[in-house]
Amino acid sequence: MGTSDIVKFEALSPAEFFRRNREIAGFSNPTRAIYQTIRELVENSLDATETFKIPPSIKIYIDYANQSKSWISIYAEDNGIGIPGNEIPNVFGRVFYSSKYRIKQHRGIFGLGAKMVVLYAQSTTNTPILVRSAPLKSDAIYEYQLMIDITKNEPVIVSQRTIENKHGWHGTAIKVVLEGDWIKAKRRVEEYLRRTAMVAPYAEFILRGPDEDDVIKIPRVTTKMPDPPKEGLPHPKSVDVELIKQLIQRDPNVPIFEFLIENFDGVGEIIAKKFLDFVGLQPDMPVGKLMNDELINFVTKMREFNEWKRPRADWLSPIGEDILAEGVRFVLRPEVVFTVTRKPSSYMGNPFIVEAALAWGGAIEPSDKPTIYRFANKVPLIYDEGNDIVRKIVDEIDWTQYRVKFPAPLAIVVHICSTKIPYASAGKEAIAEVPEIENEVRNAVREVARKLRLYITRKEKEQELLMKYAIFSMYGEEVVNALSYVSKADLDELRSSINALIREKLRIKSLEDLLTNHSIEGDEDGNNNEDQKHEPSS
Ligand SMILES: Nc1ncnc2c1ncn2[C@@H]1O[C@H](COP(=O)(O)OP(=O)(O)OP(=O)(O)O)[C@@H](O)[C@H]1O
Repeated sequence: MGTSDIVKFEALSPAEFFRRNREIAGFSNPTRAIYQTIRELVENSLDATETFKIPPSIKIYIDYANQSKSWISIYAEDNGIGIPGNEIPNVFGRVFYSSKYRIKQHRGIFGLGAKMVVLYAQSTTNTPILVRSAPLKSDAIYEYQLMIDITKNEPVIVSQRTIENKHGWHGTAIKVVLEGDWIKAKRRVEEYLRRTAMVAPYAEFILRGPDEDDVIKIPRVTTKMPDPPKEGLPHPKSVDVELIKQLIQRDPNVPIFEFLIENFDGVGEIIAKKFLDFVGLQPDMPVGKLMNDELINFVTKMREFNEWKRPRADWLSPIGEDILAEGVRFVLRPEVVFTVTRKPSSYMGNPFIVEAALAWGGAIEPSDKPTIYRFANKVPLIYDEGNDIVRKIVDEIDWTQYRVKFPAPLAIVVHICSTKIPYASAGKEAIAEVPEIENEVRNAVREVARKLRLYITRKEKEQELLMKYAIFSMYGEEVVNALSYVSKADLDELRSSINALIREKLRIKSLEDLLTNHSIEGDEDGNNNEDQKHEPSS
C-alpha cells in the first residue's frame, strides 16, 4: 500500500479554516461570540468614521430572534464613509479582503472580522447577513443579503436591491442573527463600550437591549478629534525578502538607486548612495538584476545599515493628551487626571507612540494594585492582562516613590499606537515583550506618576497649612479677646490685624485661595526635575 492509499491530502479554504477554528478569532463560545461580533462591527464603524474625521455616531440594537432566547439579532449602524455597492459582497463574503492592508494606523488589520460574523451566523442559525450601505454623496443605498460559500471562500448573494438615497444618508447598517448568550455577554459589551469611549470621547454610542428600557447612551463629550493618519511606505529596517521581490516585480528595470528612494520611508539621495556603497552595488543597476544570493544579502544589509532616518510617525494617529484626559475624566470620574503623549519611537522599522493617563481618587474604587486599562490602536484589550507588558511594568514600579500607599484609588491607562502592534497572540489581547515598547511604556507611566506625586505632595502641604491656619486662628481669637479687654481697643480691628499677621506668616493670600488650591507656590506643569533623580534609571 502506498502513502496516498493511507493518507489523504486536501486543501482548506481560508473560510473553512476559520469556520473550524473560530476560537482563534475570538468566537470561542456563545457569550464571547456576541461580544466579538459587536466589537468587530464597532471597530469597523470607528475606522469608517474617525479616520475621515467624521464624529462617530454608532447604534447597536439587540433583540431576541425567532422567539428563541438563544438566537440573537444584532443591528449595528454607523455614519461612516460607507462601502461602494460593488465591494459589499467581497467585504462580507471573502475571508482576507480588506482596505486596511496598508501602512497606516487602523483598528482593523486582518480583513477577517466582518467575515467571522457572517461565518458564525451562518454556522449557527443558517441565516444571511443583511447589509445596507451608502458611500459619501451617493444617490443610492445598496442593500444585500449575503452568505459565504465556505469551500470556495466566495460571497453568495441571496438578494440584492438599490434604494434611492432620499435623505443623503451615508454610512453602513448591518443586521445579523446568531446563536449567543446576550444576558452573559451584556456586561462585557457594556464594559467594552465604556472603555472604547475612554479613548474616543468624540464618539457617541447607543446600545439598546431586547427590553425597551434597557438602553445605554454614551454621549459625545468633546468635538475635538485626533488628526487622521497618513498612508506610509515601509521602512528599510522592516522589510523581508518577499516584500523586496514584490516591489521589484512592479518595475524590474528601475535603477536600484531610484528603487530605494521611491519605495521606502525616509530614504533620500544621500542615504541611498551611502547604503549602496555599504552593500557594494552600482546605483544605476536595474533592480531586477539582483539574483537570489544578492537579494538575501541586500535585505540583510538593509537591516544592518544604521544610517536610515527613523521611521516617520505620520502614519499614526495618537489620541492626544487633551482628548485622552477628557475621555478618562468622563468614564472614570476621578478627582484628577494626568496624561502624556510620548514622542514617536520605533521597533524594527515600525513607528509607535505610547500614551498614558493616570487617574486618581473620585469615583475610582481603592484597590491593592493600580487598575489597568490597556489599548492598542484605540482598541481596548480586555482579556489576557496577565500576559501583557503593561501589567508587568506597572507592577514593577515602586509606587511608594510616588507617595501612593495601597489600597489606593489609582487607575493607569496605556495606549500604544503603531503601524504594527506586536500582539502576543492571534487573539489580539496582549502586547508582546518588545524592549523599545517596554521602555516607552515605563517612561510614560513614570511621567504621569511624577505628576501625581507632585499633586499628592501639594495636597498634603495644603492640608497641613489648613490645620495650622485653624489652630492659629483659634488662639488668635483668644489673643484678640484678651487684648481688647486689656487695651479697650476695637475688637474687629484687632481681629483683622491678627488675621493679617497669621496669613502673612503662613504665606496665604486669603482663606478662599487656600481652599481652592491656589496658595502653594510650586512648579505648575508638574514636571519636577527633583523627582526624576530619585528614580531607578531605565
Ligand atoms: N462599517 C463599515 N463602514 C465602511 N467600511 C467597512 C465597514 N465594515 C467593513 N468595512 C470595510 O470592509 C473591510 C473588511 O472588514 P473586516 O472587518 O472583514 O476586516 P478589517 O476591519 O479590514 O480587519 P480585521 O479583521 O482586523 O477587523 C474593511 O477593511 C473596510 O474597508
